[in-house]
Amino acid sequence: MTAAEFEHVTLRENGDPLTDLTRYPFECHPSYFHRGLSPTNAMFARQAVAELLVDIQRALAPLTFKIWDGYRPRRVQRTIFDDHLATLRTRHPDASEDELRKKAEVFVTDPGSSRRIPPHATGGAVDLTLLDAHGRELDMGTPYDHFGPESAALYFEDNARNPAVRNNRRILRDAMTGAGFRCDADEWWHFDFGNQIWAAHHGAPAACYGEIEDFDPTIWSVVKRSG
Ligand SMILES: C[C@@H](N)C(=O)N[C@H](C)C(=O)O
Ligand SMILES: [Zn+2]
Repeated sequence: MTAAEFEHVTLRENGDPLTDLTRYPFECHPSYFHRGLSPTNAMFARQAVAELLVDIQRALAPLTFKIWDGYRPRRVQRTIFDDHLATLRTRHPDASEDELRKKAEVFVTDPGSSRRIPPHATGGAVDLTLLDAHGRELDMGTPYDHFGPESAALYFEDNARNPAVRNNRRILRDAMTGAGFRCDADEWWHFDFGNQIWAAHHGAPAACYGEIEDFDPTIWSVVKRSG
């Protein structure tokens, strides 16, 4: 999300609740839990987001969604940012801390700013791909969270060496943006709905999803197991 400005956008929270994505007909693969960067494998998103995904998936049948991440509390955003920063520090030992933070922000929102709400902390952002009828991921040209130029949403439009990848990305992007999502320019897998970056992109007068701070999916999954 290189240089995107969105913190100025007015917020009118509409109270749409978070909903458990594992109760929907998607394949949920909580990537940050599996990589040890999140304490929980719970996966949530705003209800309207989940319902839109159901509609999109129905229209794309037999393709289905594989979801890697949805609601992400700011503390998990911090863990991911710090992890990425540490990788960059090793890769660029001569870079200043300022340069490293700028590099890191191309792919991971810096959670340190109190003015900027990380898009995933609103429950209005999802990271996902498409599976074919046999449950195999469509070839999107890079793995999830490949932090390089090839992950740019339009990379294979401009570099048409691989028309199959270009078409697969088109299918995902067109379906998501057709339903109102914003597609991230740097990350083919990241889509926003209802939050400030989405409102800035669409020129909407306000965003309807603000930060959700007091939701602890760790506690929630304990309740779910015993309930
Ligand atoms: C880290 C990556 N999966 C992601 O979600 N990036 C967005 C832009 C973010 O961190 O807000
Ligand atoms: Zn994302």
